[in-house]
Amino acid sequence: MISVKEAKDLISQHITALNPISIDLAKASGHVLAAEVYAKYDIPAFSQSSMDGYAIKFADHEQELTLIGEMAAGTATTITIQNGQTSRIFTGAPLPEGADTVVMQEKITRKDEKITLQDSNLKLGLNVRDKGSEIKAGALAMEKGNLLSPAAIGFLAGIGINKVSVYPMPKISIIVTGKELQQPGKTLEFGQVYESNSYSLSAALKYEGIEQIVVYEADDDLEILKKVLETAIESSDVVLLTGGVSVGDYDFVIEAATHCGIKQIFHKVKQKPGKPLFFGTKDQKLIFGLPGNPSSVLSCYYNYVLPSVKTLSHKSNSVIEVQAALTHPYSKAAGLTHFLKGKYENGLVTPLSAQESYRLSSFAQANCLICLDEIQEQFKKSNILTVMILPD
Ligand SMILES: Nc1nc2c(c(=O)[nH]1)N[C@H]1C(S)=C(S)[C@@H](COP(=O)(O)OP(=O)(O)OC[C@H]3O[C@@H](n4cnc5c(N)ncnc54)[C@H](O)[C@@H]3O)O[C@H]1N2
Ligand code: MOO
Repeated sequence: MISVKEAKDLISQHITALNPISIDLAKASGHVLAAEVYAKYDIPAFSQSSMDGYAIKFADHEQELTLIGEMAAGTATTITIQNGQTSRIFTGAPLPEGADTVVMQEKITRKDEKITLQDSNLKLGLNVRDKGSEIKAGALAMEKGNLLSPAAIGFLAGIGINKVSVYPMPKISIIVTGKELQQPGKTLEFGQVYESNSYSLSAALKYEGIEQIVVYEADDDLEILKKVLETAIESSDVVLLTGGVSVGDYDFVIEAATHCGIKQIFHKVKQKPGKPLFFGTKDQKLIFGLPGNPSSVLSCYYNYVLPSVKTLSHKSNSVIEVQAALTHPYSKAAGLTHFLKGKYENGLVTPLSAQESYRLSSFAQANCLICLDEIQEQFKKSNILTVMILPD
């Protein structure tokens, strides 16, 4: 059996980011840019008023001006002002030819078509957004590797970009195995358990912005599992199996994986929960055999699957590790790294009750996983431990 660190290192040695694709900007939120974006145009594309008011020649500001027309936002035509003239102008409208300054409408007096200015702070260019002041045509608008946040998407749209090259989100198949599984909402017959693993995994993946998720159910039957696994590998970048990865007579994941040409990278990790974890690859595709217990599934997801999925999309891991002081003593046997469901607050961490891997009630309350060293047995109050903060 390998250690948690060895398992993580082996996984990262087998992952590279997916090939970039070109997508509509409107669908690019949450993706990482795979190529620099350059501005095609000067933005603003014309000198623009930032206020509702009057466009003037600054040199005329001390004299009475004659109103000769209007420039509204979106106007397709322009006008020209001569010395001693002004034009009505509105926020976002192009400056008329000849104007260089805008006076707010609150700072003038108007009598019919005659305008006098009362703005003691007026200066040349006031209330004008210069052409190209946001960005100049040909300038670098965004570096590659940038995460497309809502603001980044808005900025690119605002400079006229409608397609971007990004690292795609992986396509993911989830295969839940087990003939005991029943869908939530249906009546449980004797021996059945509600199927929850596809729910927790899909929810966690959707939370990361991954939308292409297909869920398959496979009975505890080798032939069925082989077929489902083959289909899943063909249509996805990552396959997550749950259950059937241990040593029972109906645990067929390892055999099905071999049949499908999956190269086993490791099986079994010195950890609790999630000891029978399997990881393999086929070409560039990643196959995780997650132990069936619901809590093992999620613990392995945050430790191994999530960082992998992030790397595929060229993103950094969203599970952050911090150091925290234990609020209660805790003991365990030596030999396995333990991941305890915990509550972290202000540098202190408390293990929750109900740590067994068949239970999710504590996970549902937890905001972190507490990492307990493989060898150490006794953990005293105030011991400083590594804590994985789970995404909100
Ligand atoms: N003799 C041994 N037995 C077991 C060992 C071992 O080392 N020697 N390891 C135990 C550990 S640890 C784990 S974890 C489990 C993992 O077993 P499998 O991956 O083969 O999982 P299953 O047996 O199929 O299921 C385990 C458990 O989880 C429930 N389950 C499965 N799928 C779902 C689902 N989609 N939703 C909800 N619950 C699910 C299933 O009913 C079982 O109760 O093996 C131990 N045994
Ligand atoms: O490792 Mo298992 O996941 O303890 O129940």
